[in-house]
Amino acid sequence: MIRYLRQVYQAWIDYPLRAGHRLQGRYEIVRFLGEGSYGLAYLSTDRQTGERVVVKQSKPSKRGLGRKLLRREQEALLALTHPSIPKCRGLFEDGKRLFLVTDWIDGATVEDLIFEQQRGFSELESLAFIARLLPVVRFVHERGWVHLDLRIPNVMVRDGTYVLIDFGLARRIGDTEGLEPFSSEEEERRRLPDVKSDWYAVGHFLLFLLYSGYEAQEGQPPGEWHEELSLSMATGRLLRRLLRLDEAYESDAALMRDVEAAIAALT
Ligand SMILES: Nc1ncnc2c1ncn2[C@@H]1O[C@H](COP(=O)(O)OP(=O)(O)OP(=O)(O)O)[C@@H](O)[C@H]1O
Repeated sequence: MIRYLRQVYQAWIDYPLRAGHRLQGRYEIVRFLGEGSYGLAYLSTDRQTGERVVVKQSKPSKRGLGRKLLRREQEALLALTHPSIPKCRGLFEDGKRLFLVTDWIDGATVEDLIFEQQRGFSELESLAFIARLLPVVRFVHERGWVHLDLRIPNVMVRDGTYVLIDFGLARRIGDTEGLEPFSSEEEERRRLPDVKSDWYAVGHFLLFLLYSGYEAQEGQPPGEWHEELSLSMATGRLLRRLLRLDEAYESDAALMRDVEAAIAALT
């Protein structure tokens, strides 16, 4: 009963703000974009400039942790000025709530492209996508940060350019402050604040792209990716290293070399 009441209470306090609500007398909510584990995101109009922006609110039910992550996201975005990363436009309190304002990316996530628009990427297109995404990831790493949530809902395509969003879990490389012990090896591979975690995520990202162009034969039993996808040797090798089935990459240069070799093998 207590658990049920807690859930009802959380849903109530985390209920999204309505369209038309104005924050700080400046940001007018156009629509609720969605919620993550720790925050709520709204498409809003900045009444001072007339521009569309995204306003992210830490979930009230997540209390201090939600606020801490939003502040960290701001810190990451301020350190990462890049055309393929939304700019931070400010952080403010309204009532007892904390809000982060960023650029709005008027585009589609890779998740939308694959699952809603049914876009299928060939092997070559998948590799070309990764080749363009990796320099943005390298930039994040060179500035001393790791994204730690490189997934298809967090990469957007806008006018043919790729934009990396949602730095809500980003950390400085090596910053383990407040990290709970990992519950599995898989979680450690994804969440350890090390550049290798982002490369591991890139491996899964590449798998999603490759599977978007895959159609199982009728009656075919489900298998492993290397059984189902017919890939060139070079792409298979790249994937095995990204997914740490073979020796993990030690440098961005070695990874990029293998992506280029896999592209060259197909062209
Ligand atoms: N800068 C942005 N421009 C356009 N859409 C955005 C932007 N930031 C977030 N969104 C969209 O808002 C929604 C909510 O995003 P948010 O980052 O809060 O959570 P999430 O990615 O769904 O989950 P989590 O934070 O748990 O990974 C998503 O659909 C996301 O695509």
